[in-house]
Amino acid sequence: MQTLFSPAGEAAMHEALSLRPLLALDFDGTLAPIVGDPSAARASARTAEVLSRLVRQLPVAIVTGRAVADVVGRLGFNPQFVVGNHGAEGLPGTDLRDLPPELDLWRARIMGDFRAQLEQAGVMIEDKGHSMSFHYRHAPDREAARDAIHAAIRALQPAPRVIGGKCVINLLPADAPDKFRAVSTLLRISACGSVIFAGDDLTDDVVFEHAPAHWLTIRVDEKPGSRARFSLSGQHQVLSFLERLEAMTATSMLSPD
Ligand SMILES: O=P(O)(O)OC[C@H]1O[C@H](O[C@H]2O[C@H](CO)[C@@H](O)[C@H](O)[C@H]2O)[C@H](O)[C@@H](O)[C@@H]1O
Repeated sequence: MQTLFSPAGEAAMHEALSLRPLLALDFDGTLAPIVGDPSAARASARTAEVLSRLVRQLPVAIVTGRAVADVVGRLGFNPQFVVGNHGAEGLPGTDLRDLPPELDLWRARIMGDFRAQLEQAGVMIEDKGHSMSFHYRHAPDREAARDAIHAAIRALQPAPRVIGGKCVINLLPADAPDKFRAVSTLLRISACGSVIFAGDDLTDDVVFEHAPAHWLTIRVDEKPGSRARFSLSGQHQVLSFLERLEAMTATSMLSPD
């Protein structure tokens, strides 16, 4: 994996733009910096300004672990697509109100039998309709908090798919679409020729792992062993990446050669 701000990264951006790409972006840790309180996360005004111009050049999708209704007010611009719950919510053709029945069973079990232990361990439960997240960023003992979360997960029927993250453990129905499936579906719907995808977290790895070679995949925060083609050194570089992309759209998309 090499840095996007390199000759190879520039060439890859030109190549991707010549194919009329879908620009698909993760939210937390990519468009918005990681903050201690999930309800305080926002894309910066400058990021929103660049993206509100880019949506006129390219289809833009937000593909986030958050619920759709939660993320839309944090963006500051209107993308063509918003898919939430790690790919499980909001794909065109699905109904936002169709909630998976497993969540009712899990919610009842967790709130009935595990809520007190989880709260005592400093775990914050985020119920997102199509998935649940257990945050342990502020737990006094993170290992004890993770143990409490895994004890609760082991009691759930049917067994959920478990995705880790930044001080968070997420539960989804085993057959829920993941971010790769979501991005692939949006690519087909938007009739684009490629994808530019940026993400920073374990929930984004499935895209890096399965992306065809012509997709431009970017890991925000370098991670050894990541299957992304390029990296940014942190969320602070995302605005520069978007500005560079905007500057290149004028030429690259007009001259595919
Ligand atoms: O796929 P993403 O858009 O990256 O969403 C992943 C999770 O992001 C949020 O949690 C993370 O960000 C919070 C705010 O910076 C931070 O406080 C927390 O520790 C992180 O795990 C969100 O709350 C989750 O629902 C998402 O699944």
